[in-house]
Amino acid sequence: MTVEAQPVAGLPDPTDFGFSVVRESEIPDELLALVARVRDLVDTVAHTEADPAELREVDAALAQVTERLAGRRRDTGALLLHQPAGGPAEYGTVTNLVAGPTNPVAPPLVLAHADGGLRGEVTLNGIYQGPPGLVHGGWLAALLDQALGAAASAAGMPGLTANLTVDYRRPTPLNVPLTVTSRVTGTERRKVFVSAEIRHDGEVTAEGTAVMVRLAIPE
Ligand SMILES: CCCCCCCCCC(=O)SCCNC(=O)CCNC(=O)[C@H](O)C(C)(C)COP(=O)(O)OP(=O)(O)OC[C@H]1O[C@@H](n2cnc3c(N)ncnc32)[C@H](O)[C@@H]1OP(=O)(O)O
Repeated sequence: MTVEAQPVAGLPDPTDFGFSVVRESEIPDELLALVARVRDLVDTVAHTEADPAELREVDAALAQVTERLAGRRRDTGALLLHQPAGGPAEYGTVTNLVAGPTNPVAPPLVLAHADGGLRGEVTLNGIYQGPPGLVHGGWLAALLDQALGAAASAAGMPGLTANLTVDYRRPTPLNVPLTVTSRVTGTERRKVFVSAEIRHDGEVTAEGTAVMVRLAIPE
């Protein structure tokens, strides 16, 4: 396979296609604090053994809070613009399941340029559990998919995952820092070949490869 990663000179402006775009700096700290609070709440609710009367009260209180916030709702497809210094603009969805800053279910995974690809750290709590004490395999696939897609995007070649292959090498524990790495390994016409790993204590617990198919941009 030949590596001929040629960043696209100019990607189209998503607003021309009807998407709303949010800059990272436009997300208020207060919303990020609320997201962190709800993330804690999800973990707490998942594990609570509170008695039914207390649960009814909390449920009613949360119903009020939900109604209070529901009045002003962002478009589900809103894009987040990340503009790394010296690199191409990168777009992801604001509520991306793995990396969206406003999604309380997202761990979140924050990836930065490193060693010709991307690298980030993430810790997954009990809500990402599959087997006892271990991360759910579907979530590991989601982390890898995100890292793989982000690697293509960071190289100026955003696309959709056409094919994803995951190998689970070792059990991946909850509640410990995991390192996620990814990179482009080759291109062929619209196909971008990418690979990624998840490590705990330096040991690979899961690895994946994908074929990302670059967006077919209308002329
Ligand atoms: C910073 C932001 C980072 C954001 C990261 C996001 C990460 C998350 C990424 C995702 O999860 S994306 C969501 C899951 N994926 C999808 O929903 C994709 C669904 N599939 C499709 O929409 C289409 O099948 C697809 C766009 C992938 C391809 O359709 P096209 O009609 O545009 O392409 P076409 O079928 O002409 O194929 C183009 C090339 O890709 C190849 N290809 C297509 N499907 C393939 C496949 N499954 N496996 C391998 N190669 C494939 C195809 O053979 C061909 O190769 P050649 O150039 O060599 O002829």
